[in-house]
Amino acid sequence: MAAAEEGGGGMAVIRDKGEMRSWSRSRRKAGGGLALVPTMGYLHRGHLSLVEEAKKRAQFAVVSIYVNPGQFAPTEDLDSYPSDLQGTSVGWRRWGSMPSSAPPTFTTMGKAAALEGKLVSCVEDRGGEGAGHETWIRVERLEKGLCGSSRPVFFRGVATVVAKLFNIVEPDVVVFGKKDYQQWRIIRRMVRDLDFAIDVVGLEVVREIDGLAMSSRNVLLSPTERQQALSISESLLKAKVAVENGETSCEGLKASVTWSITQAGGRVDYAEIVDQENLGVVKRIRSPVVFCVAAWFGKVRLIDNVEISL
Ligand SMILES: Nc1ncnc2c1ncn2[C@@H]1O[C@H](COP(=O)(O)OP(=O)(O)OP(=O)(O)O)[C@@H](O)[C@H]1O
Ligand SMILES: CC(C)(CO)[C@@H](O)C(=O)[O-]
Ligand code: BAL
Repeated sequence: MAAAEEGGGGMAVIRDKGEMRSWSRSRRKAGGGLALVPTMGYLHRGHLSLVEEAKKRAQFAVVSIYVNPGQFAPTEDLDSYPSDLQGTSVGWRRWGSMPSSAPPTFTTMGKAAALEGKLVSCVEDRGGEGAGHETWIRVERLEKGLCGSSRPVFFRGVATVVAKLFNIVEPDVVVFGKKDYQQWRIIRRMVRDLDFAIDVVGLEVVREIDGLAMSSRNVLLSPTERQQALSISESLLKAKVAVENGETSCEGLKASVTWSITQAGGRVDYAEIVDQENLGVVKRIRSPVVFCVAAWFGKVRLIDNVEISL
């Protein structure tokens, strides 16, 4: 495994966790903060917004790329998850404008290596209690409901690998997207409960021009599914407008979003309106909420949400 190498466009690619830690420590010693953007690769403009924010908030920025088997149950899409790990600079090149200023990318191991069972002290047992890893972090209340209901090992896998990244990279700031709203709240809570001295920043959902939330999984949609998937953002936007016009009952709002997505050809996993802070289910909107949706289009499960603050 290479310790550190020069990737495309002059960015440093660090593959070894000891090397990563030394890199971070030497930069921090030199002064200036360090920001981390955790990702699973296959980079798109949503990720780019996080990187740009990271660069504003700290002198040094690190992007981690790791498709974490520990957050996928055996029935989930680890095998088909789009992967960039053969060439980490692909995403940077896709943006065209960035290469010279791209931050170091920390990639501990490829998905392929994980599947071959090569252990690099990551969360490599696909959610089971395998020999490779037996310590897990649970954020017990927030991990319930929404994505936690249909992805049984998802959030313990996320919390655990993110805590490991915190220990390896030792950032001052970490930047997440609010597209994964529950994930962002869970990480904020973990940081508070475990006293990590890290600021957790959440950024707005970046969308395609027609409104579809950017997602690495979008590339797996057929052209028809891609069109059908627009029903998520369109129906969420309508719900937001309805609330702004005085609607407060969640039942009708949820029924309407579910109907629109189903009519378009999707299958709703959940359409839920929850409190922005504690993610508790809300029946009548009286304070800031977030309307969260997960829906299937063919074999692809997408998530999206809108925050609605009265
Ligand atoms: N459209 C987006 N807008 C803002 N942030 C995003 C967007 N898509 C992903 N992110 C954020 O990027 C970070 C890394 O996410 P990840 O690499 O899993 O990409 P992803 O597009 O969310 O993948 P997928 O949706 O297929 O799971 C997360 O903090 C996630 O919330
Ligand atoms: C936070 C994360 C990198 C943990 O594997 C992943 O869940 C993601 O990309 O959102
Ligand atoms: N961004 C979420 C990663 C996952 O779906 O596993």
